[in-house]
Amino acid sequence: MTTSTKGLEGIVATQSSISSIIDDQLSYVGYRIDDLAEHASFEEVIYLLWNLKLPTKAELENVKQELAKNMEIPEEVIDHLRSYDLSTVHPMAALRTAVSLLGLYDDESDIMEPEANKRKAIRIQAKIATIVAAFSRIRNGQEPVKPKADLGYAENFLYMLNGKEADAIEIEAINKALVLHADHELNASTFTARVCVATLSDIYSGITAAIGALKGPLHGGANENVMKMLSEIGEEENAIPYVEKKLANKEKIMGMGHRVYRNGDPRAKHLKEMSKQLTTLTKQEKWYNMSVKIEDYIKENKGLPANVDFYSASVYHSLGIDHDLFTPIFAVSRTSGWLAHILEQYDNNRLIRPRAEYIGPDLQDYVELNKRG
Ligand SMILES: CC(=O)SCCNC(=O)CCNC(=O)[C@H](O)C(C)(C)COP(=O)(O)OP(=O)(O)OC[C@H]1O[C@@H](n2cnc3c(N)ncnc32)[C@H](O)[C@@H]1OP(=O)(O)O
Ligand SMILES: O=C([O-])CC(=O)C(=O)O
Repeated sequence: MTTSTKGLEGIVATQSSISSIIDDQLSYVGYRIDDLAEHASFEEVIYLLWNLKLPTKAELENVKQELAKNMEIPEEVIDHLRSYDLSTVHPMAALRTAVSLLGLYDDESDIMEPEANKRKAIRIQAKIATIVAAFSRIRNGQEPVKPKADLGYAENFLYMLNGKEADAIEIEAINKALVLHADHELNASTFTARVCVATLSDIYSGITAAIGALKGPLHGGANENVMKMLSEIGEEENAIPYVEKKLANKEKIMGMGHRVYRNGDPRAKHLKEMSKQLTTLTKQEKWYNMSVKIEDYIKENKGLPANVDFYSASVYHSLGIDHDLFTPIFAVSRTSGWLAHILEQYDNNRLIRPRAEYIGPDLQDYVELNKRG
């Protein structure tokens, strides 16, 4: 057998028509991320990823209505969220459990026909934002807010989170963040989802597994840790000494580096621009200024670029969002990509089962218990 590649670096593990990263350029179904970030609504991107074409006006209206109509979550899921010890439960753990629980209240959860899978995809995408918002409100001692059928996805999420309709700039920021995080080829959580459903397990299992993979700090969990780092740094003048110390201790700087991008993550510049705008507007420029200092220093000294998680931290912070909700918001967006990949996997399935290069002891004779030293 050939030797293994640590972390499967550079291994092409599947074919996909959903998104691509070629020469540091990201596109969804061939549409450049820069164009989508500037012009598309999240619902348009959901449609694009699931249907491999941009929607017509009527198709977009339909997907918007379907999502809005399916946003409410079962009372049992809300009751379950109320039952957690909210002082210790991380919202990503709550989300993982709640999505799994949601599957128990979906009559079609184990029906594997393509049309049933598409209906479930809509329901999961619609409800995941509601779960995150409900968790946050319950944790803050507030009642969950029901979605409004006439609001768009980003708007509804903010409405359910804050209990009031959001400003245009907040909606624009969240919509853009959702568009930018929606899909990313065969990242770790998407691969996890595909491996799971390639056993012909159900969609809820695939999304639950993917949430677990996204939670880790080397993946989606990095955005929360970026804000933790910025908060520890506190003031701009502390940024470089802080980073130097981390590097001297061989610690990683969260939000920096990427397995695929070597010259920069094309999503980061959009979030950087948004961070500048929002931190200026909310008079919290120090978070942006500090981030720029760190980005420049790491680029110059380690040759590593900022990834999507780096500036999303100061964007969400300036929108007043709790830091541990940053990764759940990433999950809300990436659910659209996970679902697209799950549907694509079902469409042309083969069990995913690579090999391991064995590096343990040679064959040896079994030693009876009473003869072991
Ligand atoms: C949405 C996303 O998932 S984007 C990624 C989010 N994750 C992060 O931001 C966490 C911080 N970044 C990292 O840990 C890494 O850059 C990853 C996991 C994203 C990519 O990692 P890989 O391609 O596997 O690189 P790997 O971890 O092997 O690092 C290679 C070298 O670069 C260094 N390095 C990589 N990232 C960083 C970093 N953020 N800070 C400091 N050093 C780093 C490593 O220490 C290692 O150095 P060494 O060769 O001297 O030991
Ligand atoms: O592709 C990756 O490895 C990580 C990433 O940027 C993402 O999932 O958005």
